Amino acid sequence: MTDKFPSVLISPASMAKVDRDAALSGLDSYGLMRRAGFAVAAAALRHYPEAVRFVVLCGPGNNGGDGFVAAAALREAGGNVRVFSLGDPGQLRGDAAKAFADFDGAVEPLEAYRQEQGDLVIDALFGAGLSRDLPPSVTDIIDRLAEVDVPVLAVDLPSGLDGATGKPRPKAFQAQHTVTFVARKPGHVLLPGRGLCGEVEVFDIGIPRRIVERHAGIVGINDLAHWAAMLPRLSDASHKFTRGHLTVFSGKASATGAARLSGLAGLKAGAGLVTLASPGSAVLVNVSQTTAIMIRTVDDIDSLQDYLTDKRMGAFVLGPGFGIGEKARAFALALAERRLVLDADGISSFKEAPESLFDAFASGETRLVLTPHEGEFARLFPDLAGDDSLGKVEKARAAATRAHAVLVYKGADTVIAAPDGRALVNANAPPWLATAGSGDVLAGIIGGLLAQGTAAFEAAAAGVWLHAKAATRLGPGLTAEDLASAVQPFQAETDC
Ligand SMILES: NC(=O)C1=CN([C@@H]2O[C@H](COP(=O)(O)OP(=O)(O)OC[C@H]3O[C@@H](n4cnc5c(N)ncnc54)[C@H](OP(=O)(O)O)[C@@H]3O)[C@@H](O)[C@H]2O)[C@H](O)CC1
Ligand SMILES: [K+]
Repeated sequence: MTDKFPSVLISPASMAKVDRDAALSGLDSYGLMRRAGFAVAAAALRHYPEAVRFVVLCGPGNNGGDGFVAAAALREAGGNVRVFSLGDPGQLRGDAAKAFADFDGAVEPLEAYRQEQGDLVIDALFGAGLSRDLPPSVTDIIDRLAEVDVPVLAVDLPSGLDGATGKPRPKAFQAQHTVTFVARKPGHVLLPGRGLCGEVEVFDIGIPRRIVERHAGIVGINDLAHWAAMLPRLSDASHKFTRGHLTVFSGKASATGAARLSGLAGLKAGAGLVTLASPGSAVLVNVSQTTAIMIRTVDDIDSLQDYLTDKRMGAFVLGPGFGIGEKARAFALALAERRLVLDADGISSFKEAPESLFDAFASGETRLVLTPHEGEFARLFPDLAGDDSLGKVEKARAAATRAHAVLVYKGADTVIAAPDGRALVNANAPPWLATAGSGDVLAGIIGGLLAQGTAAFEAAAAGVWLHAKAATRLGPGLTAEDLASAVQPFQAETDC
């Protein structure tokens, strides 16, 4: 097993192009299928040496072909193999037909399968070619297996899972292991797909790198390969002013904690200076609870304009605890020439007029980062949120393009997308990261990186990763205060 493309995600449609180009370049496509099937058989033997029966469920396409190769290999290895086919295997075409011809055991109809204790089910019904909802003959088996303790090893994808969107159509097998080929697909990392796949193993079946890279596109897994080289580096000449100035807007006296969490996280992420821009009525509360963070009174749009005359004020976080309404809208629009993380109430404030926000940041370099969770996303992009044909990656990409902003579409599978179509799916977040105030910390980290001059997409992607990394270091039971204090700048020596 060699995962040659650990940071890459290839959609099923792009994978079909990879296959086509591999065939055009003279590669033997049946050889690819045989290597895929052998990899499945090897994984079955490695993970389930105690299996009493290897039950291979074969579908009408090449996923089924992989299943027939695996079944033949398992028989040759002395396994007790039973094969069940969806439809008449005599109708198979191309490589799948060859694989069926090379399997010299009995094939029974899918409907005849009855699970038994000791079965390992090898699910080779549908993979990249799933094009519509599963038929009842397959959903029946999924329902039956959900009630018994029979492990499933999925070939390429658990059948029913859409490899592009990560959504079941309308159900999918619950696999313990998924063996996929060449590179992961979005469905392996997006939810709920990630949970349906179990442990994913990627096998190199011999398609040359140049062909894969031609179609790998601009969607990947969020890891350091995508941004580490773009992060700020401290040198002996660094001082607090060269490390940038982050301003976080505080809410009213009864809602100041969120902004302080953002400010502390920004400082921890490496910003040289952090100022809380606070309403006069909240200054005392803020002053009494901060030390390294500076406080400045910014009550209204005039005092904000005054503050902005200092051009060193380059990066801002607006939204955590700020309150929804006209003041948030006016402040965000006044910041249109600067780098801005708009979070929480800042996002919700534009529910009625999202275009005014998008237009303000439309020209020049991308400098707006929007960090919505699902509900906030629906406020700014109701049409995209309601379009069930789109997966989370497509939604985030379309929103980023429309908003001229980097989108951080939050969740356990946060997607970071840029207006130019680049997108990364985050996969290092532990479940205990979902806690009150966690989003405020994330906004602050991204703001801290923006303040240091990191480009918006890389700042957002690195911020999401560092946020999850800090939570992983802390372990379960963390609070947002713990999290903000635990943020560290990226360190290649310890974080890799
Ligand atoms: N390079 C690689 O990664 C390789 C992967 N391999 C394997 O090939 C499959 C993809 O094979 P493909 O034939 O394109 O697709 P599937 O086997 O997943 O399914 C296609 C057939 O299934 C029919 N279909 C689709 N959805 C349904 C449904 N809901 N109900 C019934 N039938 C369905 C579809 O019919 P159409 O009418 O839509 O044409 C096809 O008949 C990949 O996943 C890997 O496992 C290669 O083996 C090696 C190279
Ligand atoms: K499958």
